[in-house]
Amino acid sequence: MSHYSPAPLLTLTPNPALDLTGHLDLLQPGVVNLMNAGHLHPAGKGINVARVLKDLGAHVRVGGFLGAENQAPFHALCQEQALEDAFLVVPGATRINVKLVEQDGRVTDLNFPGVEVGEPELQRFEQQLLTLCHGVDYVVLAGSLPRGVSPQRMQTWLGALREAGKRVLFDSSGAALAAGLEARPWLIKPNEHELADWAGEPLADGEALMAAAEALQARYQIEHVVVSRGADGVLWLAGDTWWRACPPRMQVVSTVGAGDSMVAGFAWGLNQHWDPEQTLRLASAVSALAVTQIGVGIADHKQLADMMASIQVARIR
Ligand SMILES: Nc1ncnc2c1ncn2[C@@H]1O[C@H](COP(=O)(O)OP(=O)(O)O)[C@@H](O)[C@H]1O
Ligand SMILES: O=P(O)(O)OC[C@H]1O[C@](O)(COP(=O)(O)O)[C@@H](O)[C@@H]1O
Repeated sequence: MSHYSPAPLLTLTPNPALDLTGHLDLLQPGVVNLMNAGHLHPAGKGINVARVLKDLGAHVRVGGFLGAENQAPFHALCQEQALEDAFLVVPGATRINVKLVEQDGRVTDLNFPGVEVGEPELQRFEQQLLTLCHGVDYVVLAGSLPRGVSPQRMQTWLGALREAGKRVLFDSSGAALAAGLEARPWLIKPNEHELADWAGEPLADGEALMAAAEALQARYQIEHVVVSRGADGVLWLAGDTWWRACPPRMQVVSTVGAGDSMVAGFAWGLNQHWDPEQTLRLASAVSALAVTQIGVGIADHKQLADMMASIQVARIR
């Protein structure tokens, strides 16, 4: 695999999180649940994407908002992983998101609202935005929005990035996704539930997902629509071509971070000008490996190469 990186990448995480992952046999609401093990680490969508990109060999700049009260682990992560740290610090504490993983691999997410970002910090972020993308072709903007950042405000960031000629990979949900679409990001990665939310109806099978993705693409003229389907793999509408990838059956430890790993794989392959098949193999392989661990990152490049070879990829239309 080539480690040549033509341009640095920027990931933006408006609403980072410390992920507190707890393992237990069976989650029972309304009673005391005893956890078998726990793990706390800095995370959030763009940060997870950045970690994977770094492991793939990229130069990565990371931005977004961190709460002053518990910022240390995020800066330490940037230092350890050699991520270029461009976070803005705001008053308050970054949220802790709780991930409860049961024996059978089911995950219950308790995602909290996050810090409150004031107008002065928002303006500072906006003033820095274009400087942050200096030399960058691909920008990842991912995750939910903290209080104080409206979907419309975030839409203006996407618009500014587009105007500046950046290709934005945008991964969000709900109102932020709906607003972001209007600014025509270059690639979006809804999972099947997020796509069904957008469509306003259940999407029962691959055909229904593909029809919804095509409707979305036609309405907003978005180049790439990546629909992730958990253990069932991924469907990718690249321009007017459909690709599908299926991972092998994995031993799941935690599915948290699978989507972010997939976005990282796409960002890397596209930034490296890889062909679509190789890009999809990589994105599927890093995300399949992500479910075998807590958190994200590539522990073993040989294992990644083996996994890439075992992904079934087909151009289906
Ligand atoms: N159990 C699994 N086995 C193998 N790959 C998986 C599994 N769960 C997720 N993945 C991979 O991770 C990708 C993203 O997962 P998904 O759950 O769809 O996204 P998100 O985390 O954004 O909800 C999937 O398209 C698939 O390639
Ligand atoms: O910003 P959001 O949408 O609240 O999501 C944040 C959560 O998503 C994660 O980035 C994981 O996302 P994926 O499982 O989709 O890859 C966690 O690390 C974090 O707690």
